[in-house]
Amino acid sequence: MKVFLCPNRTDLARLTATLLAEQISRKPNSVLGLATGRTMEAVYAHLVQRHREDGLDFSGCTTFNLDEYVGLPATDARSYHAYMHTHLFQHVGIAPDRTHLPNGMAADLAAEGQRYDAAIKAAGGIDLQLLGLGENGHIGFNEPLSSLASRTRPVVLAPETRLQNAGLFDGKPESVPPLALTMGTGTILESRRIVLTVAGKAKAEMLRAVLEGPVTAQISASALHFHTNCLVLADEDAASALTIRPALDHALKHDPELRALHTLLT
Ligand SMILES: N[C@@H]1[C@@H](O)[C@H](O)[C@@H](COP(=O)(O)O)O[C@@H]1O
Repeated sequence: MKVFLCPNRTDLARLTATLLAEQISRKPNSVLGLATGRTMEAVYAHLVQRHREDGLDFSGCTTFNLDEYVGLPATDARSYHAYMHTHLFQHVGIAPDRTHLPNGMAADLAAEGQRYDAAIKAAGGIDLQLLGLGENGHIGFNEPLSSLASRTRPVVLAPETRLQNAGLFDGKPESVPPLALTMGTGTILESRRIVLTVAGKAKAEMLRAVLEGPVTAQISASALHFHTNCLVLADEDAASALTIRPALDHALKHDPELRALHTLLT
């Protein structure tokens, strides 16, 4: 795992978008794993800008999102289908049949999870998976105690997740659906490359636990230590509780990959 710190949230979003844009330019038929949440809104805004201004071409890409609420149809503005349409898909000319999210309206949710994993496999696997971090350490909606080998499946959302996401509903945690479908931690770990993007003070203690604590099923993101090509990008607020800061600064001086990221920022 490599860690790169950005001075602020704006640079963090810009750098995350640059890494996705580079992936698409290098391999126009990339399979991208996409995430939702407030952190990603600015990332998608940068990608839309690059599509408009630099002709970044999404038409050959295939996308798979991490998760979706159970019981919200794609037409519901609070669904992740709607989020992706609003923030990215409608702006970048990607054919709807190339974009995939789990179907939270499926009659058989377990079967929908298996179908989703099979579809990822049939597409050749995910080249680059974008991840955000939940305040309880989840990736996707892999809540505490999710198996680190889990597959795409229905899950019960933790109370703190419903609280964290209440703002995207009517402010009340009980308005957030109790169930979701999520790519499993095991599914996520099969991606060829992973970028975890973390912003804000509210994530600082959890980022410290992820980077400096043990690998544990209580914190799904800690499983990323098992991945051989995982980059963690964080802003200064999210990095404010790290005690390994001197080691990170040392790595930044000497690691060619991290130095290259630094030049992308300037
Ligand atoms: N299911 C998503 C996660 O995939 C995402 O990482 C998290 C972070 O959200 P935010 O960026 O709003 O903090 O939000 C939701 O819970």
